[in-house]
Amino acid sequence: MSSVGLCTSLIPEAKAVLDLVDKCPKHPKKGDFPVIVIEGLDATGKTTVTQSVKESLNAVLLRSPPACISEWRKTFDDKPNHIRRAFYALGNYLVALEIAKASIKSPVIVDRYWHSTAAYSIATEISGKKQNLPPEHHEVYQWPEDLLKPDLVFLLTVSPEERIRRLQGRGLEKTKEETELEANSLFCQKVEESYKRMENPECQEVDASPSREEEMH
Ligand SMILES: Nc1ncnc2c1ncn2[C@@H]1O[C@H](COP(=O)(O)OP(=O)(O)OP(=O)(O)O)[C@@H](O)[C@H]1O
Ligand SMILES: Nc1ccn([C@H]2C[C@H](O)[C@@H](COP(=O)(O)O)O2)c(=O)n1
Repeated sequence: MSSVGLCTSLIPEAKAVLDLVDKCPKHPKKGDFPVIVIEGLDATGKTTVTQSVKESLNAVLLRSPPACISEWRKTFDDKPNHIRRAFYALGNYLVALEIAKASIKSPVIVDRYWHSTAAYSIATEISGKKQNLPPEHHEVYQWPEDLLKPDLVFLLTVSPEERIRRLQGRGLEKTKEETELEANSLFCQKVEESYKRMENPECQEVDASPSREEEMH
């Protein structure tokens, strides 16, 4: 909260985000329906899986950061890391409110939530190899006490080779080499390892390599 709060004079959008957060009831409670979060690196299949689970469970699909602040995402993505991360962290508290409301009436599926903010922050802050990450059970892997907890968190994983295929299949303007570097980078390894160290709730790892056809059976 403080990073975004301190920069309201320099970033007008920060005031708009904080105004929204101020209006939020504190500590919203989950309803009786299950809340399932899908996490994972880019192109592991989160959008595909969340859409399909939404349809099969007749669930409400939410994402973090939520639509109410997505117009300011680009602004914060261009800011220094600590400000950018504060934006995503606040976004999770806004999604918590949406989860609380929706889970009274139906199952809820969430595309990214706190674990993404934490895992990407840790991987950004820790330089060098995966072994430099804080040890297991460190406080950085713990869920914030004041944030609504989901019932289940699934971590989608695919091999670096399959992720390259999926990144390329999306046809983004990247060379093969750039895509390969991205998929194999130390950064991705650190993000994924951080996800795996998250606790209370922990991430249940799901091998998301099977093709969509195979997944149907
Ligand atoms: N099981 C699968 N087999 C093959 N291709 C898949 C599978 N699931 C998804 N894809 C394809 O891989 C690409 C990435 O999938 P998707 O957009 O669902 O990933 P994502 O995790 O939501 O990515 P991002 O976080 O970047 O939004 C898409 O082109 C999608 O069609
Ligand atoms: N709750 C969230 C959601 C996203 N992020 C960050 C992590 C990545 O830098 C990026 C990925 O988003 P996507 O491309 O899947 O829309 O956004 C986060 O920190 N916390």
